[in-house]
Formats: sequence, structure tokens, C-alpha cells
Amino acid sequence: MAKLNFGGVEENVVTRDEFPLDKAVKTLKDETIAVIGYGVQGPGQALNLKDNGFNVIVGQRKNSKTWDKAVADGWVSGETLFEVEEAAKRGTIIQYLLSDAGQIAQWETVKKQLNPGDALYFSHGFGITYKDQTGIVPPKDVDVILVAPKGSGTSLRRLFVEGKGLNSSYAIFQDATGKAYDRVVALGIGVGSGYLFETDFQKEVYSDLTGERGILMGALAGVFEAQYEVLRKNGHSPSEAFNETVEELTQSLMPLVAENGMDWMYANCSTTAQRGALDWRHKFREATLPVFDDLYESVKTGEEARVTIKTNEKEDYREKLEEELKEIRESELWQTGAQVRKLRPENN
Ligand SMILES: NC(=O)C1=CN([C@@H]2O[C@H](COP(=O)(O)OP(=O)(O)OC[C@H]3O[C@@H](n4cnc5c(N)ncnc54)[C@H](O)[C@@H]3O)[C@@H](O)[C@H]2O)C=CC1
Ligand SMILES: CC(=O)[C@](C)(O)C(=O)O
Ligand SMILES: [Mg+2]
Ligand SMILES: [Mg+2]
Repeated sequence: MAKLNFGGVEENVVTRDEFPLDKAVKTLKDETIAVIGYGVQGPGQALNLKDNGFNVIVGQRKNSKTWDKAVADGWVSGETLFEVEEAAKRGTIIQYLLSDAGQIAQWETVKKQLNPGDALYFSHGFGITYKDQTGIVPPKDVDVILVAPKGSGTSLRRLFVEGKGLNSSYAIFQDATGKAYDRVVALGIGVGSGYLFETDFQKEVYSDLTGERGILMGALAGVFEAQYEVLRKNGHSPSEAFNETVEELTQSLMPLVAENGMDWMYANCSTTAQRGALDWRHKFREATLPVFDDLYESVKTGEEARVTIKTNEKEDYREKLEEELKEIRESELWQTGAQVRKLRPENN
């Protein structure tokens, strides 16, 4: 493990130089990795591990869309693709990648298949941290570890195919075998992480729930809508409002931030933009800080977990979700977006 300096703060991280892929493969050469669940993270992690030379099988409910997706991706029924229970039985490392609500529903089944010395792996601290609500309490004789890729499973796979990668956090909740560290790091490198930073299950879930409800998804969508509305009610066309709110951000400015930081993006904009943005930055920070404080509190008290579990365990969850996404998709803002995307030079 290396200590690296992040803006003046030292952190424990694991890099690929220190723990190369061949070392990871060697570490897990006698293990069978059972990836349980083939939704978003499942395919990304399972396929990356397989292509990196690990022994991988997939566990998924038969007669489901995702079973068919696994078959289409090359997993073979009875050889590398099994029902959840059978895969959990065969695995020595159980990657528990059902949806967080699905993990609650399947826990008794999976728990029965855990043998002493196995490793139970999560990509989220949710099940363990909110154990009072999830009932997920692993037996004492298994390792309990976490690798949480900081992004969608879709990006994890896409970037891997392009020879790039996402960063992930890793954590050890329980080290029953004395091998938990080697196992978790080998898996983190195996799923295609760039570097691994250390965390614990609680910090992972608190930061992740804050991030996705905040700037990564919730705040992003809300702030887009607010600015778009102000432009529209002041007589600007949909094209003008969308380009000035979304398109310029995703196509021009965020790639600059990704490449070289916020100051560099500012440096590549006009002096007029710089002056105004530098002033308004403070006002936006002050306006949103209390909302972020509320959000963090709601995560910490378990309220966010409660709401998530309650809605996600309903039978018609997927249908209800689709209705809400449809409302966004069919709004003027995002319909304009669809039209604008078609008109990008590379798309026509
Ligand atoms: N979506 C993502 O890219 C990310 C997800 N994670 C974490 O990874 C884990 C997996 O998440 P996703 O891939 O998004 O899950 P998902 O919502 O795509 O579902 C995964 C699988 O769970 C199965 N499933 C759901 N309910 C079930 C039930 N009651 N019984 C049996 N199977 C059931 C589905 O068929 C699907 O194959 C979660 O802990 C999540 O928080 C972490 C980082 C990013
Ligand atoms: C993609 C990711 O890391 C999220 C947003 O936290 C999630 O899908 O849960
Ligand atoms: Mg998340
Ligand atoms: Mg996340």
C-alpha cells in the first residue's frame, strides 16, 4: 500500500504498479468468483474479471431478462451461468451484486451457501451499514469486503474495453481468513480499477448516497431544470436555453474540467465569463450548502435507506420508475436535448 498526497492530505491507496494484474490473477488462481446479479454492475465486473483471466461464474434468476442478457454475453447455462443459489454454492468469493433491495430478499438463500473461509463481496456499504433495516449480518467465519467502482457498471465495462478505467474504493469489514486484504485488492484490480482508495463500509455508503442524490444526479437534474425554466420564462427559445444549460456543459466545459481541473476550464473561457462565474460561485455555494447538509443528515439517520428499501421492494417498482423517467424524457427540456443530440455533426 502506498501513501500518496491528495491536496496536502495523505491517503492509503493501491496502484496498479504496486499490485499488477498478474499478481492479482495469481492471488486468486484457486478461487471461483461467483457474481450474483446481472443488472448494471454485474455484467461490468463479471466480464472485466473474465477477460482479465479470473475464474468467474454468474448467478441469476432463470426466466428473467437479465438471464437472457447473460447468455447473450457468452455465459453458458450449467457451466458458467447458474441460479443464484447454485452459483453461491460453487463460489469461494461471492460478489453480491443484486440491487440493494434484491440483496435483502435473497439474503437467507445466499447466507446458507457461505462456507467458512469464503469471501462475501459488496460494491456498496448499504446492506452492512443499514443492517437494522436490511437484516444482512454475515457469519463470523467469512471475509466481508468491498470494492465500489466510482461510476456506472456500464462505464466500467466501456472504459475497460477502451483500455481505460474507473477509480474504486475498497474496504474490509471482516477479515476472517487473514487474506481479506489480498483478496479485496486483487478483485479491485481485476474488475478494472485505475487506483483503489481506502474507505470503510459506512463512509462508502454515506458518501455514495450523498453524491448520487447531490451533484452527480439529483442536484444536477434540479439545477438544469431551474436554469432552463428561468431562460424559457424570459422568452429564450428551447434551443438557446438547452445549449446554454446542458449541451455546452457536457460537450465543451466538463471535458475541460475532467482533463485539467476547474481553474483550467475557467482559464479557457472569456474574461467576461470568468469574472461573473467567480462572483456567482459564492452565491450558489451558500444557497446550496444547507440543502447538502440536510441531505447528509437524511443519509446518516437512515431515512434515505428507509425510503429506498420501501419503494424498491414493491412488485411494480420497475413500472413506477419507468413512469418517472418517462416524465423527464418527455419534458420540453429533454425533448430538446434529443433533438440537439441528433444535430451534433458526428450524428448526421
Ligand atoms: N448501478 C451501478 O452502476 C452501481 C451500483 N453499485 C452497487 O452495486 C450493486 C448492484 O447494483 P446494480 O447493478 O445497479 O443492480 P440492479 O438494480 O441492476 O440489479 C442487479 C440484479 O439484481 C437482480 N434482482 C433484483 N431484485 C431481485 C430479487 N428480489 N431477487 C433476485 N434478484 C433480484 C436483478 O435481476 C439484476 O440482475 C448495488 O449494491 C449497488 O448499490 C455500485 C456502483 C455503481
Ligand atoms: C453509478 C454510481 O456509482 C451510483 C450513482 O452511486 C449508483 O449507481 O448507485
Ligand atoms: Mg450509488
Ligand atoms: Mg456510486
